[in-house]
Amino acid sequence: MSDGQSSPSAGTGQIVVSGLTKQYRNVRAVDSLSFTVEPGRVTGFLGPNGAGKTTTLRMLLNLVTPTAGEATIGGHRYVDLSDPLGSVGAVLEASSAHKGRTGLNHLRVICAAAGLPRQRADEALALVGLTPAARRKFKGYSLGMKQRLGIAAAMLGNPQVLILDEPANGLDPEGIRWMRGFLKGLAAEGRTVLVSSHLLSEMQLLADDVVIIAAGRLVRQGPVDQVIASMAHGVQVRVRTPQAEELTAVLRDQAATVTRDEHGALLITGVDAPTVGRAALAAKVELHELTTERPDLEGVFLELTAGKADIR
Ligand SMILES: Nc1ncnc2c1ncn2[C@@H]1O[C@H](COP(=O)(O)OP(=O)(O)OP(=O)(O)O)[C@@H](O)[C@H]1O
Repeated sequence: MSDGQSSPSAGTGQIVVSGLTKQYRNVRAVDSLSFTVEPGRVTGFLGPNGAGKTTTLRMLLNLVTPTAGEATIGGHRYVDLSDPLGSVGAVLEASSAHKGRTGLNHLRVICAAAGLPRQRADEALALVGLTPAARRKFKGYSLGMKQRLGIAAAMLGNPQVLILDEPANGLDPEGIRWMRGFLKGLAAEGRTVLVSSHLLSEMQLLADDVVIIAAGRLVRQGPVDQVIASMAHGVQVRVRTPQAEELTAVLRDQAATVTRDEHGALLITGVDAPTVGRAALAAKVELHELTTERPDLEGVFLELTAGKADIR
């Protein structure tokens, strides 16, 4: 894909991973992995421990050489981008900086090294809400402030693409809420935002799309809603009753599917909770619990990655 410019830039910012493979001595960390990440959306990159997320992100950024396959950003390999800092911002681990340096000076040093105007440091600090701490020393920063500083550094070149490895790690609820708003805002500006995370409930709130991998391979990719809806069981009603057999018989007459979980609760699909409640009332069945359970990303993730060994 060409962006129409003579020197390669991140163009639209679409990320294409194609047949990407990384073989370490004994471990195939990433195995023929292919997926795409679209601009204007937040994409969650999910997988159990050791699934190959960090290795994939490092290959995207030319920090690890693939054994096979290719990853491109706006149609170009990272190594070929003419202005990598202005194309792709990345935070792969919690920010580290010279302990005695202030946050502002840390960013100014990066600006100087990268040939960026000095005021970008102030602008990037303001962007992540760190202006009040600009002149405080890095060693006094909280983990949340360090995360913000890392993001500020990634934003110095005003990149089209942002790649973050576990950005919510160690953040408090307010920090996570801030991160969510910030990343959604970047996507709304048309940027590409790729975020790996273990926090599935947070990902359900944050991500538009997900890429789920396990044992180095793609398990599922697509819009979060579609991935959740694609799972077999869909919405189910959970009921606890001392008259399980009676209720089961009544519900099966209504074409509902009824199974039991390991605690003896009935799991019912095919009818909604009001229908179950009315059927129970009519049959004089006593209910101790009646709840509607909607599949969430966590449930889908666990189902999709079940049995895929995380220690390889
Ligand atoms: N430099 C390396 N040398 C050998 N094996 C490695 C190296 N880096 C990663 N691995 C192995 O590759 C596999 C994938 O690791 P990776 O860190 O990419 O997974 P991850 O999905 O980021 O995991 P986590 O969620 O635990 O951070 C693991 O089995 C890991 O031990």
